[in-house]
Amino acid sequence: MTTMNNALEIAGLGIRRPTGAVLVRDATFTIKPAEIVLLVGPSGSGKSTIVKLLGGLLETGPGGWGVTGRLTCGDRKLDLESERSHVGGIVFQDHALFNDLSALENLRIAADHAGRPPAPALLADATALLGDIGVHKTVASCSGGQRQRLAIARTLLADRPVLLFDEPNSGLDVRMARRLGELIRDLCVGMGKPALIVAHHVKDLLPVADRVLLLDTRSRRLVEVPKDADAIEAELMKLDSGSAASTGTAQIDTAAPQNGKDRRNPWPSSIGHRSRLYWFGRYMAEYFWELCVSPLMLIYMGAGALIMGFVSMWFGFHYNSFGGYLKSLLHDETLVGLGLVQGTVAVPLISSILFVARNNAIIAADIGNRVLSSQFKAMDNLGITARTYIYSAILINMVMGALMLLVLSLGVAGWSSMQTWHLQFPQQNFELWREHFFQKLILEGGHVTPRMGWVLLKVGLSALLAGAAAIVIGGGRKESVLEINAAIARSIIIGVTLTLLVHAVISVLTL
Ligand SMILES: Nc1ncnc2c1ncn2[C@@H]1O[C@H](COP(=O)(O)OP(=O)(O)OP(=O)(O)O)[C@@H](O)[C@H]1O
Repeated sequence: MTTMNNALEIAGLGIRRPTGAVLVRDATFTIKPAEIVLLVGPSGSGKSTIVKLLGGLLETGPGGWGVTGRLTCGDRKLDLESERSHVGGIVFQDHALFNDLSALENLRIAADHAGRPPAPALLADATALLGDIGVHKTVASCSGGQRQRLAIARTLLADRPVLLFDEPNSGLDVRMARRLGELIRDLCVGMGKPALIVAHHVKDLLPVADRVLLLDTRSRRLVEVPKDADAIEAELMKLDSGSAASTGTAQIDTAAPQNGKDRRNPWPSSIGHRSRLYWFGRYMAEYFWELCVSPLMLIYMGAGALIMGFVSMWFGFHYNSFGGYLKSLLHDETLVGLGLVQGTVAVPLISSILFVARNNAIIAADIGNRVLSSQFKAMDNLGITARTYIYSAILINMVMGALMLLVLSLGVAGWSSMQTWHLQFPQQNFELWREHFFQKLILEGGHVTPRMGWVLLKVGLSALLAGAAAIVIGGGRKESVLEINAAIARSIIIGVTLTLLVHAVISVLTL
């Protein structure tokens, strides 16, 4: 086992909510290396807030949470009023695994952002929990217990000096919760790290705890209480906790390997090391597939262009009531005009709208889910520059994809126009169509006209603005799936509106 001998010392901790109400007053406590402390208190008393603070996730400063006090951990001494803690690695209640990455990638990304490659002993400790999980398993195919162990292993690989567990036993039955408690104890003792466990249901975790701290909602202070389940329950009742009985259904797999280092465990050798550029590329590839080239997307965009090419050509030559006479008289000019409108206005607009509507829904849903399932919080806690990877990959792919699919749409719409024209004028040859249709789009010598530059600008800009709007809308606070659904609808409406505006303004100004 790896060892680390840093005690966590908190002195004079005060926390105020953004509303100004005091949550914690003048709390002072120490957690020694390898010591496990349970943090209990009524619902809403501030336990998770303390975990977030220690994990560097509390938004402090103007308009946010107010924090005072000092933190010492090894040679780190922080003034909590002005500095973020970052000493704690959090195991989130809902695991917050990155479900677009495989089980192995969840560990790799944590190890690659830990600041230094994991020491062999740390790697062995963390992956000893995973012997029964295939390295290439998807997160979705892991059992509840396997996910819990993956989340613990991922936090261990981040190698923070303090381990923080936010209600790890919620939803577990007594046997499973005891098993989890033993697992946590083995890890903390073996690694010599202090651990703070937030727990509602203290009985199951009490046997592995060294001490219990109660967040007293009357005085707003942290007080140490005896390790006696009945006394703690009585205190919580006095504080009018209203804590609910467990109704959970999750399971922790009791077959989880213990601490023994299984020589056949493939995990340690699979972790390796990759650069940040690799992870950026990983997210670029993921979003390139999702936003630019997924087959359904290509079919949908192609169908839009096909219909647009047909409609503009078919109805373009049926606009007058003078039948064939005028049609043939105005043929060449009509073809030039249709080519111009189709190539610079109609197809770029329809292609942008289809692209933005589809992708804004995906982006808002994707980001919204990451917010709701605490994935961004987990990434922040693990030191992963998630927003940089994900947001820049999305925006780059939005612009690149919009331009790529514009070219595809122009090609398909042009072909469909040509075939439609040929249906109407079977006696004419295609050379005539080509000569007139592209007259205002392509110069002699094969270069496109400067107005096509404006077309690229409006398509690229509208995709960029729409993508940014979807990120902002998806990234807002989310407390339910319904809110994600509402965000999807909002991001489609705003994205399409922005697209219409950008196209209208640039078309009017430039054509
Ligand atoms: N982002 C926020 N903005 C404002 N207030 C918040 C925010 N998050 C939590 N709170 C409030 O801060 C208080 C402490 O919340 P916290 O989640 O820390 O409680 P808790 O003790 O962990 O509760 P539980 O045991 O029910 O999970 C609660 O009253 C809660 O309503």
